[in-house]
Amino acid sequence: MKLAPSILSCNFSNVAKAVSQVDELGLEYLHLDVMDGSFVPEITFGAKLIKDIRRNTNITFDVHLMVERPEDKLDAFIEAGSDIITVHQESTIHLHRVLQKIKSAGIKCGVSIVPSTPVSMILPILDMVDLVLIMTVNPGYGGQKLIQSCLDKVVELRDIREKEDYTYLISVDGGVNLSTVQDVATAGADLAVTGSAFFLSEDKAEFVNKMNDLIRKCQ
Ligand SMILES: O=C(CO)[C@@H](O)[C@H](O)COP(=O)(O)O
Ligand SMILES: [Co+2]
Repeated sequence: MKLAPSILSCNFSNVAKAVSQVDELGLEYLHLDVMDGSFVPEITFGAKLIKDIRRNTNITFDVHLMVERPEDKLDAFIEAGSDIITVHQESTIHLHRVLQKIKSAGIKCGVSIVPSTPVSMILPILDMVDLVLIMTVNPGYGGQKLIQSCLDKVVELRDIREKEDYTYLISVDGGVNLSTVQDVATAGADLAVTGSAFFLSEDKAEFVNKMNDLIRKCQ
């Protein structure tokens, strides 16, 4: 299981520094939480920021769109240099069309579900996604507590992937820290987003080493 730090909890007055901290640790993924103040209460940043930081790094940009009607906003995020764009099942009635559009731009596509949405709601599109993002908190804020029962969805998604020969990665987002990372790894996630636990760590290299040690012990 790999770690994907989210810049949501970094100091927004120095985003460039946060990106280079993740880059310098040799991590493969950077998670970018886009919030529109409508699908979720908070507003974070848009495609302009993603485009600007794209110039400084080759790290995989894992863009998590928490926006209403993502179909109206996709072009800018495609153009900004996103590598993976994940949209919420709950944010659009045209989920299939949105995923098709991302794929046809040559970008990996992901689908996310909030804690109250069951896996059954995304069964019809699982054959076309590169990533499934399981929210283990209600989206909108960093620093919340992981909802354990959401990890059952990870197990469910692994079973479906094996049975149907699908290829998506399973990512877990929300409340992943030193106390919960083993539960996430044991459930079988391929990726774990870590926001506040990463950015609030004084020594980020030590934090990543500790997380990786814990992950290794349960794989
Ligand atoms: O999408 C979100 C929140 O809506 C996440 O990506 C958070 O950024 C994770 O933060 P922590 O729970 O790790 O603090
Ligand atoms: Co996120």
